[in-house]
Parts: sequence; structure tokens; C-alpha cells
Amino acid sequence: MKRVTMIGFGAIGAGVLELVRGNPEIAIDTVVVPDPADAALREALRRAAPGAKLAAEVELGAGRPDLIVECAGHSAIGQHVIPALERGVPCLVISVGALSEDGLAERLEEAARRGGTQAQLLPGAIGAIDALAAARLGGLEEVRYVGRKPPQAWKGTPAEAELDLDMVDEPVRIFVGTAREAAHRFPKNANVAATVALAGLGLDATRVELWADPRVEENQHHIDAQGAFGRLELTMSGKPLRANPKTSALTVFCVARALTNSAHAITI
Ligand SMILES: NC(=O)C1=CN([C@@H]2O[C@H](COP(=O)(O)OP(=O)(O)OC[C@H]3O[C@@H](n4cnc5c(N)ncnc54)[C@H](OP(=O)(O)O)[C@@H]3O)[C@@H](O)[C@H]2O)C=CC1
Ligand SMILES: O=C([O-])CC(=O)C(=O)O
Repeated sequence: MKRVTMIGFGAIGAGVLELVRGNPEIAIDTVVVPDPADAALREALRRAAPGAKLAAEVELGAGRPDLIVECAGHSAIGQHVIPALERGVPCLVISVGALSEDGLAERLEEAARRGGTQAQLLPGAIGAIDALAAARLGGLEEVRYVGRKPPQAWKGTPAEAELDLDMVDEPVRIFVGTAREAAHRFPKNANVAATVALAGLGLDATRVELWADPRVEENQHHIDAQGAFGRLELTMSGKPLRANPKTSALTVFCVARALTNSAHAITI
């Protein structure tokens, strides 16, 4: 059985706990949150994972976990993931956009090397990352990513400073630029842009557009890539999570799949 520490207990974390509950191969025994004394969180965790405890930090001493799964947000990478990798604990990472911060990708890699372990960047809400990463080996000419979400999903982002999201009745392009800038400016909405970039042409050579679109009810992701392999065009419409409409439900399934795969002899 794998002893797992989960970082973050929000929409993704709660969804993952529900999916792996009762799995005999995965024991999530600690959930790391900023305020482990929060009584409501304690009660929610008691119901979601009766054997698990809340903590402010990952245990990195003798009782360190076999695996860490990050479902918290960009700040968790420097705070928890890098120290865990240095101590040899493998990590599954969902907040891939954090790697848009200058030098963070290098620090992550160096920490994993020092610890003799690996950080696995998860595809989250998007598919075809395996195809794109394979296509890169043959040479890619162009990769473009367009993300569209309903206006409400852009609340709490810099888009709010430029438009009244409650009044948007036509699609509005709220960002055009590199994947690095998108991930940096929209840390809760452009992790997919960073993932597409890291699999393909890199954070600075991948063009990104982000739209607040009242015509969509789902979180739409579109990739257009071409190169020596041929052409890839993918559109995904992800149902948003009720607990957090910025986040697509597929992200939860992706994390749960990676967790259960980590305990299986054959994986797909
Ligand atoms: N790759 C992908 O496709 C996707 C990636 N994401 C990433 O996943 C993150 C989580 O998404 P979601 O669950 O919907 O977000 P929520 O806001 O619902 O939950 C985030 C949880 O993480 C906790 N948290 C935040 N920062 C830290 C930290 N430094 N250490 C420990 N816990 C922390 C929060 O605690 P508190 O509430 O106390 O702040 C909360 O429990 C997003 O911020 C985004 O970066 C999201 C969607 C798709
Ligand atoms: O869940 C999604 O649809 C994608 C998302 O938020 C992100 O890329 O950060």
C-alpha cells in the first residue's frame, strides 16, 4: 500500500479523496493545508478520509510518505514540492503553471536530481499531452493554445480590472501572448497553457489566447500543433466542478488516475 500525502483540500483535493476512498492500494494519510486548525476542514476531512489528518507541512523525516500529490496552487511548489523532492519523495504536480516563474523549473529539476526521484507534471484538464510530447522529438513548427471559459470563471483574475464579467454578452479576448505570461497572470486558469507549452515548444514560443465567452457553458481547451509528425487539432469541453468553476472535472479524474497508476503493475 502507498502512503500518500495530498497537498491542498479544495475542489480537486476533495474530488480525488472521494474517488480513491476505499482503494486498498492507496492510503492518503495526511492532507496539507494552510490552516490545519480550521474546524470545518477537519470535519470535512473526517467524512472524506476518516483515517487522514490535516497538517501544515509535509512530514519529511523518518515518517515521510511514499508519494506526494499536489492539488493546491502555484505557491505549493516552492513551499512543499521542492523540499519533498530533495528528500527523495516523488511528487505528482497539477499546478504546472507555477513553472512559468523564472528559475522554478530549474529548481524543481535540481531538487528531484538531488533526491534521486521524479516530479511528474500531470496533464490535468487537457488530453493529447503524450502525443504532443512525442511529436516534439520529431520537431514542432507551431503550437497554439486557446482557452475559453464562461465569464464567471474569470472572477478573481486580472480580467476583472478590464471588464464587468457579469455584463459580458459577447466573447471577449482577455489575453494574447506567451504561455509563460498567461500562466503567470492567470495562475488558476492557465495551467493547461503551461502544460501544452512544456510538452511542446516551450513557455516562450507557445502562443496563447484566453477568452471570457458567454456562449460556452464548459471550460473549452483547443490545441493546434504542427510539425514533422503531421498535425494535431484537439478541442476539449470540460464540465466545470461545482465547487470551483475555474477547474474542469477531468482534472480530478486525471489526478486520481495518476495516483492509482502509481500503485499498479501495468498502467494505461
Ligand atoms: N493542470 C490543470 O489542468 C489544472 C490545474 N489547476 C491547479 O490546481 C489548483 C487547485 O485547484 P482547485 O482545487 O480547484 O482550487 P481550490 O481553490 O478549490 O483549492 C485549493 C486548495 O489548496 C489549498 N492551498 C493553497 N495554497 C496552498 C499551499 N501553499 N499549501 C497547502 N495548501 C494550499 C487551499 O487552502 P485555502 O483554501 O486555505 O487557501 C485549498 O484547500 C489551482 O490553483 C490550479 O493552480 C486547476 C485546474 C486545472
Ligand atoms: O480546469 C481547467 O479547465 C483548466 C484550468 O483551470 C487551468 O488551465 O488552470
